[in-house]
Amino acid sequence: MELLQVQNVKKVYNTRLGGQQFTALKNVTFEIARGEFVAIMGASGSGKTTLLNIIASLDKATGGDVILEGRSIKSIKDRELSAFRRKNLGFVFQDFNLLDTFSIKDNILLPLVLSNENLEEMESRLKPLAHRLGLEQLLNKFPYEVSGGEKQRTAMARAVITEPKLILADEPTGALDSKASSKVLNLFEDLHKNGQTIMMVTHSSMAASFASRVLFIKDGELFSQLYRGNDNNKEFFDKIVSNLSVLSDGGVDIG
Ligand SMILES: Nc1ncnc2c1ncn2[C@@H]1O[C@H](COP(=O)(O)OP(=O)(O)OP(=O)(O)O)[C@@H](O)[C@H]1O
Repeated sequence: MELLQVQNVKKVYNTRLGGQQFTALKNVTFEIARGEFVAIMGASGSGKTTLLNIIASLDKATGGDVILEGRSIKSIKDRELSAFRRKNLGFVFQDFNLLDTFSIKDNILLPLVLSNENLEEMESRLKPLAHRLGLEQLLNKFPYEVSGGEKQRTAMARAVITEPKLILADEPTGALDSKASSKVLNLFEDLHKNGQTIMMVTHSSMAASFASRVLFIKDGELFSQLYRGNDNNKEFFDKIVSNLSVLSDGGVDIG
């Protein structure tokens, strides 16, 4: 069974003024298998963040359903949603979303603290993860004392420490320079090689070229998709760039 099933998802926003409606997602259907690394691309306003928020159960679809490991998100009661998210999902955002008054270590451990995990277990998970993400020397620092790339690696550690079924990343390299981006993307690739399922929204063809599949969204609909196959990053990058030009031309679906 697929890990994630997105079935006929529709989202209509009611705008505050004038009672007008805006359809941000029309009828989006796709699946993500366990262990896949999927990038979502599309022009600004095409509905990427809306889709991510619905999959994250941070927003509700107007129609359709999202099913994670056989469980419909619609069936989860509002009061259980934050525990559901904590247990199943890891989040990485463009602007890191770290707590400034918490050390790097405490930021990473926060989801485990919220889940009442015992200290010993927390420490045993932290050590190898901090090593893997190159954060060992930074654990006692605060977010304002580290670089953007280090902040994002902290956010990745926080996302991974709960061993989530799915990592959702929204423009994870959007605020980073190319060197820090490469490091973060190499770490995503490393997580993927270790079996982690990842869905990443990005504007960057370079970032998307690290994924195993890219879904292209246009005007709230799935337009096409590309599988990496045996391509290396450069070959996949070139295909992504040419597919994006088809997308902006409104050309044919190249599937
Ligand atoms: N709360 C809202 N109320 C009304 N319209 C909204 C709301 N949120 C988003 N939209 C509209 O829905 C569409 C999709 O927005 P969304 O943020 O999902 O796009 P996006 O592809 O993530 O864009 P970007 O790449 O610029 O972040 C846009 O036209 C946006 O203006």
